Amino acid sequence: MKRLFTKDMGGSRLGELLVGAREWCRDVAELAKARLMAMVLVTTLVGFYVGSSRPSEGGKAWHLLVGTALVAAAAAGLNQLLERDVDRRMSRTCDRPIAAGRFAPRQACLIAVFEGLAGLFYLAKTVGMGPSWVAALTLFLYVVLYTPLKRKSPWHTLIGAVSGALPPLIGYVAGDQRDWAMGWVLFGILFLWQLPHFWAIAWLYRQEYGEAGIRTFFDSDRSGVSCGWACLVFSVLLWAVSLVPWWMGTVGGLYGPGAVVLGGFFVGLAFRFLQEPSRTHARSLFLGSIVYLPALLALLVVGYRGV
Ligand code: HEM
Ligand SMILES: CC(C)=CCC/C(C)=C/CC/C(C)=C/COP(=O)(O)OP(=O)(O)O
Repeated sequence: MKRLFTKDMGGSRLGELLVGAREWCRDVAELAKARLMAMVLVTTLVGFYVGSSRPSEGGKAWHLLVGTALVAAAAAGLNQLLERDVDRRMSRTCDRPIAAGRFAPRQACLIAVFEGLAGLFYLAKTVGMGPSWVAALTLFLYVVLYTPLKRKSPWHTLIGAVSGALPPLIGYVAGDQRDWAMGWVLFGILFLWQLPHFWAIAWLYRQEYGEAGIRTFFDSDRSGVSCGWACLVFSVLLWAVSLVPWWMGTVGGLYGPGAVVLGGFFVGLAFRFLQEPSRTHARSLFLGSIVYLPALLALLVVGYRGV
């Protein structure tokens, strides 16, 4: 089966078509930043779950996922369109479809605008005006403010973190909004989580970012100590906020002990990075962030008692 999809098909027309189709699908997924989107959709669903008394009713969750996925794909596509020259200058991003010239800017722009409008209308029609407005705000913050600001000010990260923390609220307002405190706790968790998540990468790629013209607070932090402190402070804050639902009694079960352990693990990674700011420790902090978030959200969903 695998051989069907290889390039050495010896001139078979079908083989060429299959290889082309597979590469096109890979580019479409990359244009939509599929892995990032998957996590964004998880956070949206969790927001919906805590904000809705009947989350499984009427297929609303599916409509929410489809609409949000379309808007998130539009956000990723427009971001890559606006950053194609920057993406071309970094090894991490130079093979992205627009930067590498496999998608014409005009074609990518049409696809992204279509996805954005379709997603916002779809959300408005099937889920409600509230989620559609919050999704529009997320798109606006990401594309119109965050993306251009990356080349102008290191504060871009905070704007990006607001837009990255809004998807749980898209989900939350799609429900009957029964638990505002939990909606904001989710926003807080997402906001705080993104800072060590990104700053670990920003330090790791600081030279590439600098050469590409992207500003971060740690451009000239060769020692890594400032970045280490910033990651430690925000991971401790994240730890504290993650315990609020347990303290409020909204989430029970294994959530409390689990959040203590997971938070301790994440703070431990930040502390190790501060003690010895190496590439290995920065990478572990980033990878730890990717493990921490879904694990915490899974515990939260399982232990959620509602109000
Ligand atoms: C200020 C906000 C954020 C910034 C600047 C940021 C930046 C980045 C960067 C640069 C990478 C690539 C790392 C690499 O290539 O080694 C990455 C990976 C990732 N991010 Fe974020 N991120 C942010 C927010 C988020 C949010 C809100 C989510 C989802 C809830 C998320 C989920 C992920 C995931 C799953 C990956 C790994 C998959 C991949 O490499 O595509 N990030 N992030
Ligand atoms: C519904 C909707 C619009 C969802 C999208 C949610 C959202 C804005 C998530 C992204 C968060 C973020 C700032 C990622 C970094 O992008 P980057 O451009 O800095 O990453 P890069 O360096 O890999 O390009």
